Amino acid sequence: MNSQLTLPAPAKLNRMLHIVGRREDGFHSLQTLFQFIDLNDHLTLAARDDGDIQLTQAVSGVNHDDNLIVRAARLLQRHSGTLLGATLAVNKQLPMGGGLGGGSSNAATTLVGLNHLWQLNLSLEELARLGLQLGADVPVFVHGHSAWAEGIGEQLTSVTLDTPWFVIIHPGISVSTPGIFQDPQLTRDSRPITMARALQGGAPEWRNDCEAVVKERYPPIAEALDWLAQHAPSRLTGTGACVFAAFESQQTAQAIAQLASPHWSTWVARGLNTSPLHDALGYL
Ligand SMILES: C[C@](O)(CO)[C@H](O)COP(=O)(O)OP(=O)(O)OC[C@H]1O[C@@H](n2ccc(N)nc2=O)[C@H](O)[C@@H]1O
Ligand SMILES: Nc1ncnc2c1ncn2[C@@H]1O[C@H](COP(=O)(O)OP(=O)(O)OP(=O)(O)O)[C@@H](O)[C@H]1O
Repeated sequence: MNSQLTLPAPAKLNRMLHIVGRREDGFHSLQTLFQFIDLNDHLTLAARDDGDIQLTQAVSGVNHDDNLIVRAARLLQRHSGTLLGATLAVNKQLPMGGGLGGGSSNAATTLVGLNHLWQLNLSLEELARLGLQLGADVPVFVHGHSAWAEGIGEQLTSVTLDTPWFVIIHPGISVSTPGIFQDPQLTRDSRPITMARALQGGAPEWRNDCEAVVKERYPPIAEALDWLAQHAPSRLTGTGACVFAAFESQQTAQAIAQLASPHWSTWVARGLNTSPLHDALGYL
């Protein structure tokens, strides 16, 4: 058996995001299109015999035991009853609180990677169900394919989306996801649409219902959205802070990225229909 694996934990974009209701537990019912991009954190996972779970480097601002990587490993250990442990390391590239799902993706890579390393043979469905306990965005990263999502983001149907080159801008601030979902001004009553309708309309009709509240509360995000909108339709991912726009060629996307303010972090990344994690492990 392989005793060490290095695996990607990709970012996601919400190409559109509608909020169609609020459940009794306070969580919001969404309709969203998830797509992966080729921007990744990398995790190294090694099995150990003593049952310990150890993350070797700290992620700044996150306690060891609160780190979603450690929580995912412990959850899988408890669920499976394995006596094995793991030494884990992460090379972080994705901004935290950026709406790119970095923490959730780290958790998903831990679940899928340790399932391999510990030879547990759990299905992706079972791992996604487990992952949902850690965050609403974890299941899509376990699922590994572009998806139309409903519920709180866990009811997933695979779709194939266009794969443009994106310019992604992080305006250097962190957004509190609970803060946005608790805002009284948030639009929570978008009319549910069918998946076919969402796909038929395509990018020109896509929007993110969090955008108005986020722009109001975080002026630097409004500034980044307005700047990018001069070049192509621009949108927020998740609850921000990142904003993005799609371009047909890498060259055009790079030319626009070069014009962006040096005060922002700016990336050019390709849209993907399968997760680099699943490609690496030969799934799908
Ligand atoms: C906005 C999205 O990024 C879209 O992909 C996700 O739905 C957020 O997913 P996430 O970061 O994994 O969020 P979680 O850690 O599950 O939830 C953070 C907080 O956001 C709120 N929350 C989250 C998801 C959801 N569908 N409704 C909510 O109201 C809840 O207050 C929750 O306590
Ligand atoms: N391994 C991890 N990487 C990043 N954040 C983590 C990790 N473990 C715990 N966290 C916590 O999770 C929070 C959200 O991180 P994440 O990078 O997933 O935000 P996000 O991109 O806004 O996600 P989403 O789009 O799912 O809302 C962080 O602010 C941090 O406190």
